[in-house]
Order: sequence, then structure tokens, then C-alpha cells
Amino acid sequence: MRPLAVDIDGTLTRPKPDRGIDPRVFDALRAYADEAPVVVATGKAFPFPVGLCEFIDLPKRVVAENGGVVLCETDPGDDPYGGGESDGVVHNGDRTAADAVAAAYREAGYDLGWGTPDLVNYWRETEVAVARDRPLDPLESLAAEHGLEVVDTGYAYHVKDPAVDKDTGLESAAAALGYEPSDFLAVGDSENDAEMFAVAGESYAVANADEHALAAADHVTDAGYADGFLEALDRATA
Ligand SMILES: O=C(O)COP(=O)(O)O
Ligand SMILES: [Mg+2]
Repeated sequence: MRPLAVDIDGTLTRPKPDRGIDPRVFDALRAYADEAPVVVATGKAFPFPVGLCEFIDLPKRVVAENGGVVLCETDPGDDPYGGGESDGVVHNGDRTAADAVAAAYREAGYDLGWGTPDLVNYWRETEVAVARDRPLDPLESLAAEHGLEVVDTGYAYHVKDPAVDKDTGLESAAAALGYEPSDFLAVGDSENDAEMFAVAGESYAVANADEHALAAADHVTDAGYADGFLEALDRATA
């Protein structure tokens, strides 16, 4: 069975406007992890995928912030309360340029749209996320001025380094586990999964995926969201 790299929002979640994870995926991920490594690859800040692994009781193998922050336990250890072995937390870049974009965006009269406290960005270390109901054009212009890009995941705009993507993170996670990215099965739903799809050996876009993910994926599931994820596992392991 291939190791698995899986996105969170739009892939493990219930159909929009619900953002909650479909609980059926917890057991599916655990069962998969009994057979092959599972890497959770997301645009969310580091604590969210770590928390997901913690609460499902999966080894902490995560690509966060679209590749900006990576942790891959090689040996999860026997201690249920931690103690896994890893090469530590890897950072691909820092937040300096994204913070400058956020400051200029605020100066132009816009806020990031998350309220107070802003828990979307609180733990973010290499990029900044902006709510999708905020104006995109000025954000894109300011990002370009700072050598950054804006990626729309369908859940947030991410102001990020164009050189860092989920494939960057998957490369280090795969190396830590003794695999190549091309060994992986990847499942996702949006623009921020396209690079990961390109390096994975087999990729599935769920039916609700955006045009970028659909174009980059080897396969598209009939079902959307978590149903699509479960379908992808069935089809890939049949
Ligand atoms: O953080 C987001 O905007 C999307 O997260 P995802 O990569 O898990 O879909
Ligand atoms: Mg997603």
C-alpha cells in the first residue's frame, strides 16, 4: 500500500458550508496508518494537523502552512503521551515578507478578517492567511510587490512564498520516512494541493475540487468531500 498524503479542508470535511471533519475519516485514517505511513498535508497552521494526529492517535507526520512547517515522526514510540522520534520541526522560510504584506493591507484600510484573537494566524510561522470575504485584488498586488503569491484554498487566501508548497513539505516528510514523494498516494481538493499531486505517484481530487486540483490530479472521485476521500482510499487500495 502506498503511503498517504492527505489534505484536510474540503477533503476530510463535510460539504460546505460545514467545515467540520466527517468523523468517519478518523477510523479510516487509523486503519490506513496501520498499513502505511499517513502524512497530513494542509494549509492550516502547525497546531491544527498536530492536534488532528493527537486526537486520532496517529504518528505526528504533518505538512503545515502549505509546506512552510513540517514534522515527521519516524518512530512514534510506545508512549501514548508522546516521545516520538523525529528530526525536529522543519521551517521552510519565515513570516517576514507576509507580515509586511499584511501591514500594508491594513494600512490600505483592510483587515485580515478573522476577528480577535486571530487564531488563524496566531501560530502561523511562514505565511499569513486572509479571509475570503476580504478584497483579493489589493492583496494580490501587495503580495506581488513583496515577491509573494496569494493562493485560494476555498477556505482562505494564503499569502505565501511561491517557492514553498505542499510538495516541498512532502519531500522532507518522505525522506524522513525512507520514501520518495512518487511513492505516495495524495488526496486533496484545491489549488494548494496541485504541486503535491504533481510529485505524488497517484493522486485523487475529490469531486468538489477546484479547477487547479482537478487538472493536476490523476483521478477524480465521483463523491465530494469526505465521501470522496473514502472513495479514493477504496479505489486506490482495491
Ligand atoms: O488552510 C486552508 O485554507 C486550507 O487547508 P487545507 O490545505 O487543509 O485544505
Ligand atoms: Mg483543502
